[in-house]
Order: sequence, then structure tokens, then C-alpha cells
Amino acid sequence: MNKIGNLVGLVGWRGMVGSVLMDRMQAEKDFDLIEPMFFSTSNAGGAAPAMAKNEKTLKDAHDIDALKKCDIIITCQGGDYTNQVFPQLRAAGWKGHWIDAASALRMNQDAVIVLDPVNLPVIQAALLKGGNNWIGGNCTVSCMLMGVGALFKAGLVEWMSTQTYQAASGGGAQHMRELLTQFGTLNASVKALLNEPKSAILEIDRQVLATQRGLSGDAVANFGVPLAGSLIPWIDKDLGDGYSREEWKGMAETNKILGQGEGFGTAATPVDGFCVRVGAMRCHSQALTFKLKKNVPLDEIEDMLAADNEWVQVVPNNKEDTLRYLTPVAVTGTMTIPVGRIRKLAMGPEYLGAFTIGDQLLWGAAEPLRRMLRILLAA
Ligand SMILES: NC(=O)C1=CN([C@@H]2O[C@H](COP(=O)(O)OP(=O)(O)OC[C@H]3O[C@@H](n4cnc5c(N)ncnc54)[C@H](OP(=O)(O)O)[C@@H]3O)[C@@H](O)[C@H]2O)C=CC1
Ligand SMILES: N[C@@H](CC(=O)OP(=O)(O)O)C(=O)O
Repeated sequence: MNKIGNLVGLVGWRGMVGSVLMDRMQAEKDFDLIEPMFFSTSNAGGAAPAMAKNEKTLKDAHDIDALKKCDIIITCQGGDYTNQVFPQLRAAGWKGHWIDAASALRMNQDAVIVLDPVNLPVIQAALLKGGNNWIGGNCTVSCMLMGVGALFKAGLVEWMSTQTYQAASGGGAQHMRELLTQFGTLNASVKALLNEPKSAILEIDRQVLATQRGLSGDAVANFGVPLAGSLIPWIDKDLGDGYSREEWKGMAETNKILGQGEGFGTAATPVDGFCVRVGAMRCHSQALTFKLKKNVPLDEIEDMLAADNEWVQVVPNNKEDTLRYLTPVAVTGTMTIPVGRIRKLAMGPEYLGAFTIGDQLLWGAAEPLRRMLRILLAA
């Protein structure tokens, strides 16, 4: 295989995912290894960010000739952009490496879902075969596999059920703003009563509910219904068969990441459950139920999880450690993937419960992309 060049096109770098990616690339000194070319869909000709070296102006992200010059393109611009530009670029004969945060290409046969601490062998095999489409996985799936991938790698999982608690950030920046605005509106509606220690809690509750039910228009433009003080047990599209698309991704992507086919074949491990939006900011949490293929002692399971990768943190199953280490507030902004509440379940010794959390903008979006860049540069 020829050495891959280091002219790297960056698209979507100023969005929410893109900004997290830029921060991580700077922290890990990725820019020392590349010649970056920054693109924009809205400000071609404007000034590129400080990390620019020779190319100091923003290129047009729809300019196929400019994109074609890149050895590698990383995009966090979104699925619409991918669907529009990627086919044109390949049709124009571009053979470079496409690294993408969007889901658009994920299930294409010639695309690999990248999460190298879990599936480096799958990535390397595809690279050897000339693969050049590298797509970041669904945030919930990636965070889950970073935490409990060891059990799958060991071939121990007969099936897994997931119940997710997904943060507002999964919908994008506007969703986070909407959640906070809703919290503010609710607080304002009962502020006087809250300030009065003797006020009746049921009166506060009644007024909060009236405010929630009265939210409309801009106040719920993104989520459709109030999320503050509530939850929404549906994420992404309605597939029409009782599944949300986010739930479908759980099985499809887990199996594809693990190299067990396109998700629903005979080699696939059943993964199923419900995906729920909650009022967290940017960490996705998941309660997991495993049916293991055999009874494995808890201490062996904990050792296996802890040894799998340097980011997993096994949290002792007690209240104090859970409150300290196993909450979205504790995990946000860190690379740590805590796995706690690990215990055998009442259904039998092969049934295992666990709870895991990940920052969905780090391991769930940006980090697998920059790590794939490093793999290509080292190839
Ligand atoms: N949000 C998430 O949790 C995840 C998102 N993804 C994928 O990443 C894609 C991008 O998501 P996300 O980063 O949340 O999207 P953003 O809306 O934050 O950014 C997308 C683009 O919008 C443009 N833009 C317009 N106005 C602004 C503004 N005020 N500030 C910043 N950018 C602006 C920028 O393009 P330009 O500079 O060209 O104008 C930017 O690259 C998603 O569509 C999805 O495919 C993947 C995993 C998780
Ligand atoms: N759907 C995820 C976020 C996301 O962007 O997922 P995907 O990359 O699979 O489209 C959420 O809402 O939490």
C-alpha cells in the first residue's frame, strides 16, 4: 500500500461536533502531522482558523476540484452535505480517504464504522483491501461499545438489551439551547413560590405542569414537546414497524462495528431496547442487560472490562462511587467511559446488569474520527 498523503480537508469544523474535533486534534497535536485545508459551506474566501498553515483562506465545500486535491477529507458537516458531495467526488475519480461523522454512508457495504479501540482488526482488514470510506458510529452505540466491548470480543454475549438516556446534544446545538430555555421558563414560572419555604410543593408542581403544557412554538421547535422536567421515548425517525431509527441502529451498527455482518444476519448478536431522550446536556447513559452464554464470575467480568482499553473505568457497585463517578455531570468533557452498577440479575447467573456513560461529542462523535486520521497517517 502506498503511503497516504497528508493534505487533509476539514469540512464542518466550526459546528458543534467539528469544534470538539478541532479541540481534540489540537490537544493531541494532530495538526503537526498534516497540511490542513479548511472548507466552508457559508464563507468561502474567508479566513481559515489559526491552525491553518499554507492555505490561509476557506475553500468552498462544494468545490469538487478543490476537494479532489485532498488526500483525506474529514467532514462533520452532516448527512445532507455527505449525500450531495460524496457521490460527486467519487464520480469525479477521487480515490482519497473520506472520514465522516454523519450516518448517511454508515451501512454502505464499502464503508467501515470506525471505533478502533473496539474494531481495529476490522479497520485494518478493510484498509488492506483498499477501503477508503470511514464513518463514525452512532454516538450511543460507540459509547456503549467503548464501555462493554470486552464482553462481545470474548464471545460471551448471547443477547443484550439497552435502555438509553440520551442527552439533548444528540439533536444538535439548538436542542441544547431549547432544553436550557425550557428549564429557565419553568423556574421563572414558580420563582416566587420557590423562594417562599412554606409554599405548598403541590402548588409549585401544578404551576410547573401548566407551564410545561403551555409551551409551544419556538419553546418546543426542536424537540416538539417539552423535555425539561419530562422525557421523550423516541429518538430519530419512525421506521413504521414499532422501532425508532435510533433503536434500529443499536443492533445494526453494533454488529457491523464488530465485523459480524451488516447487522441482522445469522452471525448477528441480538441487541434491542428503547432509546429515550432526557434532560442531560451531552452525555449518553445506558442501562444494559446481558444474557451471557455462560455463568462468568463477577470479578472476572470486571477485570475483563477494565483491561479492554485505557478509557474504561469500572465503578464499584456502591452508592458513594456511583454518585461520584457514574453521572453525566462527572463524565462530561472527559474521555473516561465509566461502567458501573455491575451485578448479576435475579433472572439467573447468566444475566448481567451494567450502567455506562459516555460524552457523546467525544467518543460518540469526534474522537473516532481523529483516531482514524492517525491510523491512515501511520499506514
Ligand atoms: N450532534 C451530534 O451529537 C452528532 C452529530 N453528528 C453528525 O455531525 C453533523 C454535524 O452536527 P453538529 O456539529 O451538531 O451541527 P452544527 O449545526 O453545529 O454544525 C454544522 C454546520 O453548520 C454550519 N453553521 C451554521 N451556523 C453555525 C453556527 N452559528 N455555529 C457553528 N456552525 C454553524 C457550519 O457550517 P459552515 O462552517 O460550512 O457554515 C457547521 O459546520 C450532524 O449533522 C450529524 O451528521 C454525528 C454524531 C453526533
Ligand atoms: N441520534 C443521536 C445523534 C446522532 O447524530 O446520531 P447519528 O450519528 O447516528 O445520526 C442522538 O440523537 O442522540
